[in-house]
Amino acid sequence: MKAAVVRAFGEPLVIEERPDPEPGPGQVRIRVEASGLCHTDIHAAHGDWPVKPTPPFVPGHEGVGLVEELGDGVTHLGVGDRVAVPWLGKACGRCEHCLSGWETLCEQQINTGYGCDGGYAEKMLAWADFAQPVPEGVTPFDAAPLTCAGVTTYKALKVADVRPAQLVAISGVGGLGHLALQYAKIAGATVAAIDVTDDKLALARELGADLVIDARKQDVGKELKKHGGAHAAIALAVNPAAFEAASAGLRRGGRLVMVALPAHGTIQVPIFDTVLNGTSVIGSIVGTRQDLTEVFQLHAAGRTKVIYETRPLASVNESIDAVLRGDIKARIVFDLYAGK
Ligand SMILES: NC(=O)c1ccc[n+]([C@@H]2O[C@H](COP(=O)([O-])OP(=O)(O)OC[C@H]3O[C@@H](n4cnc5c(N)ncnc54)[C@H](O)[C@@H]3O)[C@@H](O)[C@H]2O)c1
Ligand SMILES: [Zn+2]
Ligand SMILES: [Zn+2]
Repeated sequence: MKAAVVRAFGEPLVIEERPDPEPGPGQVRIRVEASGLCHTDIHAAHGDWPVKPTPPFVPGHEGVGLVEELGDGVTHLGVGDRVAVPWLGKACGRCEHCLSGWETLCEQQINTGYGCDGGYAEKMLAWADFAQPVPEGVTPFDAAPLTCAGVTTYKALKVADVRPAQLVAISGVGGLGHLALQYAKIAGATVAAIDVTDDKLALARELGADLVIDARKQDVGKELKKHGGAHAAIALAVNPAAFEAASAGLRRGGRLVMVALPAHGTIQVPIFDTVLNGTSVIGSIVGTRQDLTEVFQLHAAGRTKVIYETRPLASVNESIDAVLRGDIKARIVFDLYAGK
């Protein structure tokens, strides 16, 4: 099988021929059909974060494909089932977080494409209990971005506790943001979308944003305050200044939900204003298996639209550059059958 491999941080990925991986107990092997490029994969390949993966590794946590071999003990999946393999590759199932519905906080978790090989490959392994069945009517190319961009922003909107008639700011209308905007609309909110490229601002309008703010030309905080301030701001842009800008636009009692993970940066939380205004800052990391089930259900019911362009895996390095330039449709999805 072919796989795109990070051999050293910051170096171009290398397309390698590798033997098919053998599923261990509780695992399945998947023939990958589609695999999304999340900005997290770029952070992984650059070694951006304090806890680093160990090269060589195969990134990718939006892999979707068909089960082709079952490891010992796997009974609830069958050969030919379509599944998606999210960032939460495995959690312990026994700790206080797992037992209280917060498996995303499990300290024993293994992350796909980071702590084990991921979806930038023709074949991959997954722990069967965390391989999410993809319902009928959801194509592999739609399912791929939903597997991280979708579930992460769906969860962030839950964490933000968004209610109808509230104003929600979506900062960054990329892979995550274009879905966040739709979940905010589904929740009944008025949506302000913020970005710095013309294409993304146009996309935000197409997807039904009520207010579109160009952070290159407009003061984000002031624009949001003109509308009373945001009840919640979801920070999805890979830029600490964008976090501060969105935070400046919160109304009293408002919540800043931090989701993007720029390599460096801190934001200032002024004590006096935070206390007087009763604002909060909350981190949100991906979503649970149940969140992903709900994301797929919404999509199967025709309530969300995934915007993507497909490319062959061989284009992985150009594709990463295009994401960094902001020069893509909302998501790139690798087509693992391209050229077959
Ligand atoms: N917390 C989590 O669970 C989680 C999950 C997935 C991804 N992430 C992180 O979220 C971030 C976004 O991922 P993505 O795949 O959507 O990236 P992306 O590159 O597709 O989207 C980022 C968007 O932000 C816009 N942007 C850049 N500067 C801006 C600014 N100053 N103001 C407003 N918008 C601006 C870009 O134009 C782009 O549209 C990454 O850091 C990724 O690692 C976090
Ligand atoms: Zn991701
Ligand atoms: Zn656990």
